[in-house]
Amino acid sequence: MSGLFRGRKALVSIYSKCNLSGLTSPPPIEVRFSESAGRGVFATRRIGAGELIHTAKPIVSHPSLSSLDKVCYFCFTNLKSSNLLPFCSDQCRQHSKIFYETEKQADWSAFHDYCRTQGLKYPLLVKRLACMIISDAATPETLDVLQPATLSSEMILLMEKEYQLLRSTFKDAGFTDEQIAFLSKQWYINVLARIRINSFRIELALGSYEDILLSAAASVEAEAAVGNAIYMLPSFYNHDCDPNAHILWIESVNAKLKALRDIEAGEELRICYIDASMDHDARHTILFEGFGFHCKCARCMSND
Ligand SMILES: C[S@@+](CC[C@H](N)C(=O)[O-])C[C@H]1O[C@@H](n2cnc3c(N)ncnc32)[C@H](O)[C@@H]1O
Repeated sequence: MSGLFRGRKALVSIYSKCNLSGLTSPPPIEVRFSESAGRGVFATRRIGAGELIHTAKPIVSHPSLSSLDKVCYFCFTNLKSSNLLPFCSDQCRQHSKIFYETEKQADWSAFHDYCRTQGLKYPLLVKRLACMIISDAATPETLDVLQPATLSSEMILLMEKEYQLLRSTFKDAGFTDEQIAFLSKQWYINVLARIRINSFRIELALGSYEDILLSAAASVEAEAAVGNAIYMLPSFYNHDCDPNAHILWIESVNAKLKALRDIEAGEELRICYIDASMDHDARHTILFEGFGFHCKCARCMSND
């Protein structure tokens, strides 16, 4: 059993890492072992349908390449044409100032071009995390508590080029060996293995009528996802093809976890990682190829 889950103290330390926002009291949940899916999130009291269970701020986030100039560097809120810097507010600028300055020192065009042509999004999160580590806004161990994916040797081989590009971009920008000492191939593989099964693809639910019109026009040519992000507590939610909770984003990268139906104290809270309207075989293939597991939820076990 992971050292993190030996006793009450361990749970408190998870909450303190969770960056929960907008809450005055701890959320009505706890992280503990489930019967069939490793660690999971459980209700500590009855939660009513539609209730906001908690909110969460990301540990690391990065806009998709097609959204880079259109959304806030930090929170993904749509930028106005009057914004000179890639921030929607002074608060976001202050929050990300140190790692934004680090990121800005390097020329990312070759790295971005490679990610664009190969259709890669996860290396962008590693790039952002690396900038945060260099700036002391994160540590190399930041994602260690999250479950890693099992990567095949082919996958690891494919990472070589993006890893080398990331290193050379920092080196070409004048970062010293000491500053990027953490950036070993093994560190890169470990981080990507965690990003692979724990990152969320962010699609914003839009607030204003203007936003909805703009989005309708943009979605004809761009992908719907505005970016990707990793959170602490939301990463412990297991999957169910008939979930009792869901995660949503309204106007920014800050996540809201909501109950889809009444949930009893002690019940596990589960979200759906994929499109639940697909049939049994399609769901199984996607969950196995994308997340590396055979779903054991009640709906799958009844062959629905
Ligand atoms: C995002 S993590 C969820 C938290 C994870 N259980 C942990 O201990 O950190 C996703 C992983 O949890 C496990 N998992 C989630 N939902 C599952 C399910 N319905 N059936 C079996 N395993 C599941 C799989 O190992 C999957 O790769």
